[in-house]
Amino acid sequence: RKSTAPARYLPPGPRPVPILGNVLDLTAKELWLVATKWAAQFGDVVHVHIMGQRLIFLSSPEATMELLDRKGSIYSDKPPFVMAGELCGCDDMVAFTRYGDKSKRQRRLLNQAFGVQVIPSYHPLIQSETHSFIRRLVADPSKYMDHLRRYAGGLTLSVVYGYEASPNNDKFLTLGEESVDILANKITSGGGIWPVDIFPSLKHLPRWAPGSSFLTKADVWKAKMEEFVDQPYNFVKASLKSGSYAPSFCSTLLEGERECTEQFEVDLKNTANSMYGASMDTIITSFCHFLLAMMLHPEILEKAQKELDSVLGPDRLPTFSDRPSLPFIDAVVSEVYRWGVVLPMSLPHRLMEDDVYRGMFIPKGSLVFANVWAITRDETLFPNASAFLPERYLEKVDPALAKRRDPRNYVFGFGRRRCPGVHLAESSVWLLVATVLATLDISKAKDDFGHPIEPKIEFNNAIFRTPDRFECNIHPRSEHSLKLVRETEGARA
Ligand code: HEM
Repeated sequence: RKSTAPARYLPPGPRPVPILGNVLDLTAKELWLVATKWAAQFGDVVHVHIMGQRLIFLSSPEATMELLDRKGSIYSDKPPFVMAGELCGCDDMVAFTRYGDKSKRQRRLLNQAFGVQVIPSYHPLIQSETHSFIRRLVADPSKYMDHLRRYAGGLTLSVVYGYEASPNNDKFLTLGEESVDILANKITSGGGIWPVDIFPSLKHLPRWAPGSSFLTKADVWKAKMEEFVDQPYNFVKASLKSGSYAPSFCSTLLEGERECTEQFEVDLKNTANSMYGASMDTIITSFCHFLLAMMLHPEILEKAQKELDSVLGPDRLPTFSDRPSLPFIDAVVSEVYRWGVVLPMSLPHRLMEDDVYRGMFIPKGSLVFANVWAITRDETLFPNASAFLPERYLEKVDPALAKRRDPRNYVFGFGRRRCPGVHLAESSVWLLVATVLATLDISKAKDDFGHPIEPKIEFNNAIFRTPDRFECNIHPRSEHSLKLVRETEGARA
């Protein structure tokens, strides 16, 4: 007897080869460009598979919002990684945590400490870290990447643990760098999928067996990751005991907890630790795109500086209370988020139950990627989308369209996994941009003959759209602005 149930069609996509599926399609360096071509060819919901693992790419605001936001109760899981999770001990990192009780407990802690209403309590810290960054940048502009890493790491350590990093060779900054390097360039390089993720029984290999070297590596990496979970946390506990501490994410939550159970402590220290890795590359990449945009568009730099000068006058640096009076700076920041797109494929969400969307069948276990690159390049939403045009946000449009055009609704992710650091990131990036524009000029570097060097921009990271280091000329706008920068010395809040 023929079934009367409707046929279940998977979303369209490029033709796979037998068994391997679309493996070769997925090896592209900038996968988001390939996924955007698929969207043009097959539509805003595309299906591919690698050896049976189904991947779904969503390339429109409608599809991402309907599935990842509105149906968040089934679209918020994370894939189970045997190597990264079980063997390297990243199971408890927020971005890897499977959807359920643990992820909800972690999320609650994050909302308590990083909710929009709490952020002003971090403003003095953000301000003093921003000023230290500008001083270091003025002292040695060629090392802007090192200063940026120091800024992002130092800010996270102080906000999360109340720890003030020392100027040179700080032990926690070094440990943080080592852990982020292990996570990004070793454990999750190449998408984080190891043979043991496809054949989990490999984890039972004896250590002497050929092909088991990944187990020994996992032991070493796990030990380093654990050191970075425990040591800064032990620092907070010891400071609380001594009574001398700077308020932080950890101290606030430890003090607010009536009964500090073992589970609470495990949740707290892993949630705290997750923020270091999550904030480093994202903040650094956002700032690199800002530098690049200013270097390529001197007219926008000048317009932004004019706005700042008219609001601040000659004798002070921007503060958060100036933000409502600086609409063009806000527009520059919005355009940095859209034009740069730090995570162009966001991070994958795993579907927990079979679903049907616009007649297309999306099976349980699919990994769903939001193609944020395609959305932020949509010409109907962002005319002349490849150009850096902050003015596009100053145009008066109805609130529904303004919401669809706000890049913040896409670049920080979706639904129940949306970036919990969004308000901290927003404040930190805004003050960096405003302070740099108020005090420094940015232009193309010059060769020995004084000709501008055209930057060659390459993106070699599979997950973050971080430009490779480029030459750039950064110097104080005037003697007076240099004096303002120097006066911030010793003014730590
Ligand atoms: C401009 C800076 C930033 C950008 C563009 C950004 C973007 C993102 C994106 C796209 C995701 C994935 C969301 C999803 O799966 O739907 C994410 C996750 C996350 N972000 Fe951010 N982020 C930034 C800064 C930060 C900062 C400063 C922190 C912490 C202090 C942070 C903490 C996290 C955490 C813990 C997650 C994992 C959330 C989860 O899986 O539940 N991020 N971020």
